[in-house]
Formats: sequence, C-alpha cells, structure tokens
Amino acid sequence: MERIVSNEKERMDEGEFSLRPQRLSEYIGQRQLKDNLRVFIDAAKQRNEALDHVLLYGPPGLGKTTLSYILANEMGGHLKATSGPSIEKSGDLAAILSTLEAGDVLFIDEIHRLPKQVEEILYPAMEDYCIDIVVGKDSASVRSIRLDLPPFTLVGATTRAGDLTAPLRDRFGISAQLEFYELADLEEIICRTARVMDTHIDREAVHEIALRSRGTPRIANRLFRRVRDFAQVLNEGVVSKEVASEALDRLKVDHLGLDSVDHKYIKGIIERFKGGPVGLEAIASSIGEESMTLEDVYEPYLLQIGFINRTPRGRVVTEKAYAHFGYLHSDDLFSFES
Ligand SMILES: Nc1ncnc2c1ncn2[C@@H]1O[C@H](COP(=O)(O)OP(=O)(O)OP(=O)(O)O)[C@@H](O)[C@H]1O
Ligand SMILES: [Mg+2]
Repeated sequence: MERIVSNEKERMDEGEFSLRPQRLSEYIGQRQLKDNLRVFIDAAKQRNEALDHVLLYGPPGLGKTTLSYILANEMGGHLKATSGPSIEKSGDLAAILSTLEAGDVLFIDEIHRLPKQVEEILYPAMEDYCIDIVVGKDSASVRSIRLDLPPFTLVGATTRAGDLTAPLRDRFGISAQLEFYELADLEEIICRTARVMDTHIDREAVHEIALRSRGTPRIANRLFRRVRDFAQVLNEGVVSKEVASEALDRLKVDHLGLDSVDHKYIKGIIERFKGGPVGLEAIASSIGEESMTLEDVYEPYLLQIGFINRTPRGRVVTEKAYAHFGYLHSDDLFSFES
C-alpha cells in the first residue's frame, strides 16, 4: 500500500505533469524566491545572457522540478532533464552537454548523487562553458580536446544540500531553499487543481485538505484526487467539507497530515527511548525504516511543526507531540490512548 501522505513521487501521481504551472506568475507561494528569480531572469534577458546556474534544495514535493521547467520557459529555452544517479560515465554527461543550445536549461535532479568523475566535467562546463574530452585509446594517441558549449543554465535539485561538494556548490550563482507552503498557498494550489480537473469544491473542503497536506503541494494534489474519488461515488461529484473529512479520515490522515508512519516514529522514540535524545540509526533500526528516508522524507515536516527537535545528542520528542498522540504526560510512558 502506497503511503498517501508520502511527499515522494508515487505511481499515483501520474497526472502531475499536467498540473505543473508553466510560468513564474502561476507558481503559487515561495514569494521571496519567486520575486528574486523574477529579477534575475529579467536582468539576464536584458543583457541577452543565460541565467546564472541555480541550485534548488528542500524536501521532496515542494516544486523543484516544476520550477526548473518554469525557468526554461521564462528564458525561452528548452529543458533537458536528467538525474545524478542516471549519469554513470563522464561521456554520458559530455553527450548531453553537447546537445545544448544557447539559453537552454540542463536540469539535474538529485545532483548530490553525481559520480565524482562526472561532477568534475561539470566544473569547467559551468564556469567557462567548455568541456575537456579525452580521446584516443592508447597512451601514444591519447589527448584531450576542448569543446566549447553555448551559454546555458544548469539547474540542480537536491533534497540534501549538505551532501554537495564545496566546488560544485560554489559554482551555482543562485542558491535557493524551498520552504514548506503556508496554508493559504496550499489552498490556492488545491483550488487551481480543482479548476484544472473541472471539479466543484467547497471553500471549507479546500481548507480541510490544505490542513492535512504537510505543507507540500504534491501531497495536497494527491489528497485532492482521492477526496474527489469519494465525492464522485458518495456525493454526486461535489466536494463538500463532510465528504472531504470523511475521505481523509478513511485514508487515515489526521488533521496535521500525520499517518501511521509518523505515529510509529514518534511512538517508537517515546516508548523505546524514553522520548530521546536518540540517534537516527537507533530509531531507524527499531522501527524498520531506512535512516536516510527518515531524515529526508519524514523528519523535515515533524521538525517544521515542532514535534521533534534535533540536538547534538540525537532526536528528542517535544511535549506538543506527546499531547497530539494522546500521551498524558511525558513521564507517563505507557498512557497511549489510541
Ligand atoms: N508552487 C506551486 N504551485 C502550484 N503547484 C505546485 C507548486 N509546486 C509544486 N506544485 C505541484 O506539486 C507537484 C510536485 O512538484 P515537483 O515535482 O516540482 O516537486 P519536487 O520538489 O521536484 O519533488 P522531488 O524532490 O520529489 O523531485 C507538481 O506536479 C505540481 O503540480
Ligand atoms: Mg522533482
């Protein structure tokens, strides 16, 4: 069973492409970032130059891929998309780079996972728009030739900015962190999706879905689709507050967007580690999840809503989380109510 409030892209997000806003003006939220990008785009266009290289980082589903397509559209170039783990050899990257035209955007998703020798090809490509390729088979004929590239923009996306090497990070002129979305922005995103999908939805239902979307557009859109299914079968297609609440309860997503995995995580720290501090590895193995997944996918939102704190000695569950999950008091370890 796929996790309904996972912020990672799942099979059920197939329609995502058509929901993507195409222009910066349609991109909802992330105000500050958007305003800055608007200036950088206009300035680059006035000078007839490529936009400086952009690094986008933040948790999954916040709109990094969407934004990179928008940058290509705004600059009037094509977008070539690839990802760190899919480029195995430096020749693969050289091949992609050699197809770029002036003003194009090369989007590299999960850029922190580029192999080292591939990453090194990127340095001169980013800095001087050129690559050095080695040709020749044996030591006698081997030589390196320099290939000039047209001015292009590299857009790198990552959920783990900390894993980028310093030389790569330093070559991005623009570096932007995507934040979790505010409630009003999520509501606007849901309304837009409802319009695109030609569905009638009540204001209150929009609010109900937004509350449970973990600050993440991908989750908002996914919850909307599932709620719409319930509305279609139970309420002649009208998405009312009642239908929305019932659907979301049946999907076992609570009013903060938390589900059984969050529950297991918090409950695990409280019951097995006295609420922490506890190291990530210990939590991960005790609940049978991968530490990297916990760190990238589950924890950012729990940190954001103040349910856990990260301390030098490990994770600590806050009073707020004790209260939410029905523990009466943080010393009262086994008073779990549900
Ligand atoms: N600002 C926004 N306005 C409207 N819709 C958005 C916005 N940001 C994201 N979305 C919607 O959310 C979906 C997920 O966004 P996107 O794929 O860009 O996320 P991502 O950050 O690239 O995620 P990942 O890290 O998993 O690659 C998109 O299909 C789009 O419909
Ligand atoms: Mg993406």
